[in-house]
Amino acid sequence: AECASTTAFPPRRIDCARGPAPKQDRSIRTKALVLRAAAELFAARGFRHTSVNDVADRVEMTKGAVYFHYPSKESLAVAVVEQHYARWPELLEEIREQGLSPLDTAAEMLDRAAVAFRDDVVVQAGARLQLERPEIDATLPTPYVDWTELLTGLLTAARDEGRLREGVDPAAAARSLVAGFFGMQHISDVLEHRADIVERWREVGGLMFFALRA
Ligand SMILES: CCC[C@@H]1OCC(CO)=C1C(=O)O
Repeated sequence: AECASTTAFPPRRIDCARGPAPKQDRSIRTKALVLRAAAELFAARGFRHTSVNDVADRVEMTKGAVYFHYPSKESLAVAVVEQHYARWPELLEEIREQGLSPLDTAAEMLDRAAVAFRDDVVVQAGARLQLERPEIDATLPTPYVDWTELLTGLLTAARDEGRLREGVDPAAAARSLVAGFFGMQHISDVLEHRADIVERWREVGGLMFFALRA
């Protein structure tokens, strides 16, 4: 079947069966490589001490080639932070397949997030860029609100099925979990480059969920 290409302009007719034309495929792969290199540099050195030249050197491309995909260092930062947040709905989908209770889903989400903060450079870079927001002249996603909303929904469902401790307000509990996790991952990062984050979360999250369970 014929179909319009999704990213070329003007739209080129391509055969869907063959999938995106190799050129488009290459462009998507290159864009992903550039973003990963930027995440590695932002995570290691931060926004201020990373240049587009550094990113270009890391992927052995010219600065112009990088600018073709990302017009500025700020647009790289926005893309990295957006990809940081894109991880969580993906994770939730994965966990939902386990059919856990809402409260256990919340606990599993945060346990897996701790692992992601330890192992995933895009997650690490997004967290660092959010701390450096005042230095970045771009509109970054508002931090913390997505997690707060996600956990409020799960804790409300837990309350409705009688699994949340009597008297606990789901929204307040969600804000407390976000504060607890954020502080915990920051302390782990500063003291141990997050090497001990899973153990630290087991401590902090363990106490919080002990307090939350009916
Ligand atoms: C789950 C706690 C919140 C989470 O921790 C680091 C960070 C980066 O800003 C977060 C966020 O913005 O959601």
